[in-house]
Amino acid sequence: MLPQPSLSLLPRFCAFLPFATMSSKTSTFLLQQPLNYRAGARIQPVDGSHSEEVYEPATGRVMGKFLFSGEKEVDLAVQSAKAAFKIWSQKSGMERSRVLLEAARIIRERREEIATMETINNGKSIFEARVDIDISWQCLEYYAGLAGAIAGQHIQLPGGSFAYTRREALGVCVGIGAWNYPFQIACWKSAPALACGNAMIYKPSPLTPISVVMLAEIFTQAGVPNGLFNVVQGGAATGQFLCQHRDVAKVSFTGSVPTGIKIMEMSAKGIKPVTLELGGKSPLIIFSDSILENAVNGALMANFLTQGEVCCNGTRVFVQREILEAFTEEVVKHTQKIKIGDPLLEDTRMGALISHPHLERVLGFITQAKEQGAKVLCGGEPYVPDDPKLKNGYYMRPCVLGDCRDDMTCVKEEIFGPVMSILPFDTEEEVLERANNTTFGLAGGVFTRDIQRAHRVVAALQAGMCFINNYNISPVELPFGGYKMSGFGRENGQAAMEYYSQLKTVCVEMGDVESVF
Ligand SMILES: NC(=O)C1=CN([C@@H]2O[C@H](COP(=O)(O)OP(=O)(O)OC[C@H]3O[C@@H](n4cnc5c(N)ncnc54)[C@H](O)[C@@H]3O)[C@@H](O)[C@H]2O)C=CC1
Ligand SMILES: C[N+](C)(C)CCCC(=O)O
Repeated sequence: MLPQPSLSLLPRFCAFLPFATMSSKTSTFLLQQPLNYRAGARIQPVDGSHSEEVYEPATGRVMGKFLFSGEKEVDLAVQSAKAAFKIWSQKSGMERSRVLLEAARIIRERREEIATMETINNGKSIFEARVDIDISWQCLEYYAGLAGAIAGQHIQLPGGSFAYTRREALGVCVGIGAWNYPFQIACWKSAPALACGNAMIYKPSPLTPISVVMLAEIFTQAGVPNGLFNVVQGGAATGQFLCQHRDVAKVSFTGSVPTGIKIMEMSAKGIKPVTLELGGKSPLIIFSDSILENAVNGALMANFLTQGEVCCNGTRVFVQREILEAFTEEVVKHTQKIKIGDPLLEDTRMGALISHPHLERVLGFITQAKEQGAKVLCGGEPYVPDDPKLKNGYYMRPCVLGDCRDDMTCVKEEIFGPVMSILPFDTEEEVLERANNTTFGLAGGVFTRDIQRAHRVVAALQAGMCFINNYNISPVELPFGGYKMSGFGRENGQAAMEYYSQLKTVCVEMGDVESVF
């Protein structure tokens, strides 16, 4: 058993201590600081249901324990956010912009340290974690730019009277995140929320509780009022206390469809607006006139980032029959070459999955696929790296499945792991029908050199985020979100500003009041 940090001995205030000081090597990090953040400082929650362990996916090692916050702690976080909201919402957009720009600058400065922590807690490669952190500071910069542009309308009425509209903040918003992009999801939610003048309480996934507290420290250092961005740790029960709190104005959730349904039900009781970023089973359609190399690279990007644990992945790869063989051969060749292993090494391109149960679940999908008649063309089994310290990590070889049919479980359900299913098709009409035959609608992609077909196909796809001749790139300027059961509301782009603000109309009389009575 590893030595556990004693929670009671931890200092109440230890902001700005560099996190990954001990070393940025796998198997060395120990959790030593509290992970709740309230009123500008790391704190131990005042109450909690129980403690849970935090694992390092690369080694299977326990890095420490933390307490799941209870109702009292949630209420204290809401009260502190309410107080900060009073100050922050009165600032001009330009004042908020300057603070967000400073936060973006600090993230850039601490990029390596944050990316390292993300890799240690999530298991993704350091190469990818750096990209995630870059997208995160870009998100803050983008919304800093929009903060000063928030404005209303002026509307003339008869007799010199007029009206104007004000775009106002909502109040205390709750963000609840998944474990696949811990820091980035927190930025995608907090940047537009804070730009619009809101306060936010963020609850990360209990599997990845660490990096978001660094974001909280950075916001404080950048100059947000204490309490404007608080972090509460926990699982479903803590999330419920947040969603049900009467002083919470909005909930923005990233996670699975079943939890999304519960969030919406809870929010309905308080008529709270929600943004839901849920799962997917997105189609990637490859026509025979595509540039093969680009299509193959697109399919790899659509399936294997973050060990395949990406909601918008294009996991149903429809390939036009004429090029099925050539495409399959190339995609398998490239998949077999993916370097798996210690996620903190520079040349690793696939690290460890998030947890042992999740790895088992993903492998279970592959077993089931074989039983249902799919052929494993490569990978699909656990991978044990040579390095002895990694032998209990949650690794697997990325998998390509051939001979797939639309009715197989691996083609219908979200696997959330490195598993690509290849499905042949003949005509555009047929593939569109099959591509849309799902309850999900997060993303979709098409590879073709026929410009008209490309636009016709994306227009017909029932999905919120579509790619032509690429996949899974994520500039923050682009609105992102789902159709159908993949959710609603949008993150990123100008669109997100509407989901974190409300419109007030002010009607102004310039003459005398003519009463009808
Ligand atoms: N559309 C998107 O942007 C993304 C969607 N996802 C989806 O998330 C799933 C994987 O993430 P998980 O963390 O396993 O999902 P999850 O739905 O189990 O948990 C997500 C978050 O909700 C919290 N939670 C769980 N039950 C709750 C409840 N009753 N009330 C309030 N909060 C609750 C969890 O603690 C966690 O923070 C996949 O299905 C994936 O598709 C993941 C990343 C991005
Ligand atoms: C960054 N990107 C586009 C690869 C994935 C973002 C959505 C998610 O959180 O899964």
